[in-house]
Amino acid sequence: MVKIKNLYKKFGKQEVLKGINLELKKGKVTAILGPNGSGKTTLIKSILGLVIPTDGEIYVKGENVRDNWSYRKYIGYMPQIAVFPENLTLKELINMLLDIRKEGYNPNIKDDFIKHFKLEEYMDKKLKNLSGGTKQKVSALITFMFDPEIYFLDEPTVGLDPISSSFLKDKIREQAERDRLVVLTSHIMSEVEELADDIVFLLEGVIHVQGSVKEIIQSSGEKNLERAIAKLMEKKYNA
Ligand SMILES: Nc1ncnc2c1ncn2[C@@H]1O[C@H](COP(=O)(O)OP(=O)(O)OP(=O)(O)O)[C@@H](O)[C@H]1O
Repeated sequence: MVKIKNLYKKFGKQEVLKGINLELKKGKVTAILGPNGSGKTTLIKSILGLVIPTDGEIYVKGENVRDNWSYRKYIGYMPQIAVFPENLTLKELINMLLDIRKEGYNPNIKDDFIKHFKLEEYMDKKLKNLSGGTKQKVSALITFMFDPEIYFLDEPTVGLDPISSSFLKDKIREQAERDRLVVLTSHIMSEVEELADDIVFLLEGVIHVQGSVKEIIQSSGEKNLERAIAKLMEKKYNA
């Protein structure tokens, strides 16, 4: 579904991605992990075309994304911090997006998210006046309601209360069962253990470890993913 070949990204003199080769398959949740600043968001943004790679190729559904915008219709992206046109109401935002993007719109999914996130009461409120958690719910709503084939979710549950977080996690898992491709980042290892099939662990711009959650825990000899990943990080920093 997504193939990355020898991807490099430099910001000025800083090399953030140093030769990433990666294939992301549908029907799975893949978590991209790594310490702060290891390049997770840069990798995701490169696939989305929001960051232009210094070198390398990215293919989405077999098409090279270079100078090609059409592949974006397959993708839903939930950024780490969503920025909305702040003077619009939630209702206006939804209508504006429906004007811009028709592909995949599923009113049942929209209604389901509005109901479970209790967003009805915010429909006539300006986006700038919403709380951080409510903005996060809006961000999830407008990602999922277009029923994309490929999801990129950058720390999707940050700021959500337990009920909303559980609902969103169920929806994320559901997408993999529906043969969608889901890529997420998170610093909450218990959540990754619950959600992800596969892990890609970035360190200093390269893929340091890759495998299923089970394989990574087993090979570390630790009892859970948090300890396994902590061990990987400690090993590297103490080397
Ligand atoms: N537009 C940019 N211009 C300059 N440097 C950037 C830019 N975007 C990212 N960087 C740098 O690239 C490095 C990787 O950042 P990135 O946001 O990809 O990390 P991350 O792994 O997602 O981190 P976190 O876990 O903190 O979200 C950081 O050192 C960051 O400062």
